[in-house]
Amino acid sequence: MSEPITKPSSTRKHTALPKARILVEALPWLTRHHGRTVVIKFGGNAMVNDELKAAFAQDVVFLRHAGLRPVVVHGGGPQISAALDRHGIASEFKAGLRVTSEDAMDVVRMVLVGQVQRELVGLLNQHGPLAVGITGEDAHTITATKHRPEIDGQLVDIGRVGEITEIDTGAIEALLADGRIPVVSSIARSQDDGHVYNVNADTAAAALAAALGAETLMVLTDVEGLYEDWPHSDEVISRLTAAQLEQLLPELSLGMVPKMEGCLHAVRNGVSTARVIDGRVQHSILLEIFTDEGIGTMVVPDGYGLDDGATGATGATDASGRGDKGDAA
Ligand SMILES: Nc1ncnc2c1ncn2[C@@H]1O[C@H](COP(=O)(O)OP(=O)(O)O)[C@@H](O)[C@H]1O
Ligand SMILES: CC(=O)N[C@@H](CCC(=O)OP(=O)(O)O)C(=O)O
Repeated sequence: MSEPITKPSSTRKHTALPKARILVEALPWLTRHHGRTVVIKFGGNAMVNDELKAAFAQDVVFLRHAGLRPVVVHGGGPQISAALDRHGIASEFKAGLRVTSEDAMDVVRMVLVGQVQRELVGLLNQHGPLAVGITGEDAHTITATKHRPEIDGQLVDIGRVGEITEIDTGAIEALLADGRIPVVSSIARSQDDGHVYNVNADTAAAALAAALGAETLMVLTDVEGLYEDWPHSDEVISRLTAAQLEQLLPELSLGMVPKMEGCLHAVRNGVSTARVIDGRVQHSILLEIFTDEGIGTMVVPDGYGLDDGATGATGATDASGRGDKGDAA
């Protein structure tokens, strides 16, 4: 007996229309950004549960299939802390960076490369043979030297923490040219002493975004964006220039310091926009790009025509309606 022919009901046609509109509205943005590189930093604090991680992978693969060149740089701070705890190794942060002993360095590398990176590569590759994991050690991608931050006027030794001295984009460019999605762990090697170093993942993502000439740096974290008066208020700054951010930097604390320093570095070195968005929101990457108001904080270069304060709305408009220099090009 043959199957009856199913006709689309008028209700189904009706409910499908908004979806079609969303896709059509995204078309100009996708056309303008075709072939552009987007560096996406996935913070350890944003890797809250399996659904969120799976949605993150879907968003990244969506961008890749839409013709962009996503590069993922991942964190793993809480995961490292938990592993250090299990190994009975104490850990503390100074100037927003983990004081990393030699023993702790082994754990940092094991967790970032062997655990977090592998998991993300696995999730992305559920959608096809796309993701390839590398660390900053591979093909001299990230070279570092020992970092000694200045705290209260003194240079402080915080162990195996690296300060980036050089980025070689060769391996990442080759992967992108091959249609792959590089997934980068923020471990670096020093050419001077041969040691491996722990590099903050925000710093690594920003340096890679600048070196790759990326269009956008997107930083996914566990807050809605940069709060104006944290922790007293949860008023998110929706947009600010590099100069405005520079003024705010001394007031920032904890994990926001490397994040916002990274955003500043990126937009001062050729990246059109740097965004801090809430990774706890499912599909935050697509929402940031495609919704009218965007969902986080966007940093734009100086001289971008912002004459109306940190949350103003002049300049070219992107798919998120908040202006994006890349779209003006
Ligand atoms: N001005 C601010 N706005 C938002 N968050 C802030 C601010 N200052 C400090 N923070 C802290 O920074 C944290 C994000 O950094 P971090 O914990 O390193 O996240 P990730 O693992 O995503 O890199 C927030 O959870 C918050 O506690
Ligand atoms: C030097 C330094 O602090 N390195 C970080 C590297 C991981 C990281 O940055 O992870 P998140 O992005 O999740 O914070 C650390 O050891 O925690």
